[in-house]
Amino acid sequence: MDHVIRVRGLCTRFGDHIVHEDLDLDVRRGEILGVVGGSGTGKSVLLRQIIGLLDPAEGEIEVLGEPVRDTSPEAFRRLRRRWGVMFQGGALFSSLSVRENVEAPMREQFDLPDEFRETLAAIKVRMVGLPENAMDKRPSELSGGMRKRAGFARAIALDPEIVFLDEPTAGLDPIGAAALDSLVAQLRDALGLTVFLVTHDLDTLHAICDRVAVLAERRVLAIGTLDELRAVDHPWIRDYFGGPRGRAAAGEH
Ligand SMILES: Nc1ncnc2c1ncn2[C@@H]1O[C@H](COP(=O)(O)OP(=O)(O)OP(=O)(O)O)[C@@H](O)[C@H]1O
Repeated sequence: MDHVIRVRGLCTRFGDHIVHEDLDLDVRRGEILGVVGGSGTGKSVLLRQIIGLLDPAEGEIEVLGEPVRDTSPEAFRRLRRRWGVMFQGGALFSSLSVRENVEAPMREQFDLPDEFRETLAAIKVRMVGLPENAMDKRPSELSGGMRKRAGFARAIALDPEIVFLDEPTAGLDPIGAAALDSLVAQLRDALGLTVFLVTHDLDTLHAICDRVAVLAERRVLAIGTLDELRAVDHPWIRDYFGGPRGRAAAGEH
């Protein structure tokens, strides 16, 4: 099995607050992995550790076969080009237009002629389904759904192999959320992406996730398809998937 993310023995502490303890995780190439768990179980922290923004107390993290920790700045820079990230809320630069936001990672990583960079940015913006006239708008002039799409366009700016999404559908109405889910699935299929997706959205899990990892008890308590998880006898997992919302998302009544 080809794993693009491999985490072993991860321990995370903030003072005497232990968030992760001996956490292991494997993410398969090409899958959309949903990462769920109660509030404060360390989903966002795990994401930040995998992309090297936060150093865990202990553990090994490999992305695309390369270590994320204890590596040279140059090797890390090369590795970082191979993933894209969409933080909660899109996290766009508010003073820049959509075009400039999408161009930002290109400017940072490559020395491209302006015209070439503009063409590439226009392609990315079109790929995420934003209209042409959104290009020169600032994030504050866009709807929540459009901002997320712009954030997605920036995440795929450098043709990444992996995309990390932190609660992409949070704050969207159900129609906008479903449209964003379809976009994630379409782009995964078209670009062969692997998607690491932190979410609370049960509909997203059902609509697009190949597997789901459940964070509980300071580790990945269970990982598998939704059918596999429904068979796990653990109180949080039972309540989450078998509660009214979980059953509704599964199309049961
Ligand atoms: N920089 C930090 N310093 C101290 N504690 C932190 C820091 N970052 C996160 N934490 C703590 O780590 C825990 C996990 O945080 P994290 O944001 O990863 O949770 P989460 O699972 O993503 O939660 P939610 O679903 O509510 O977004 C929380 O208790 C949080 O307060």
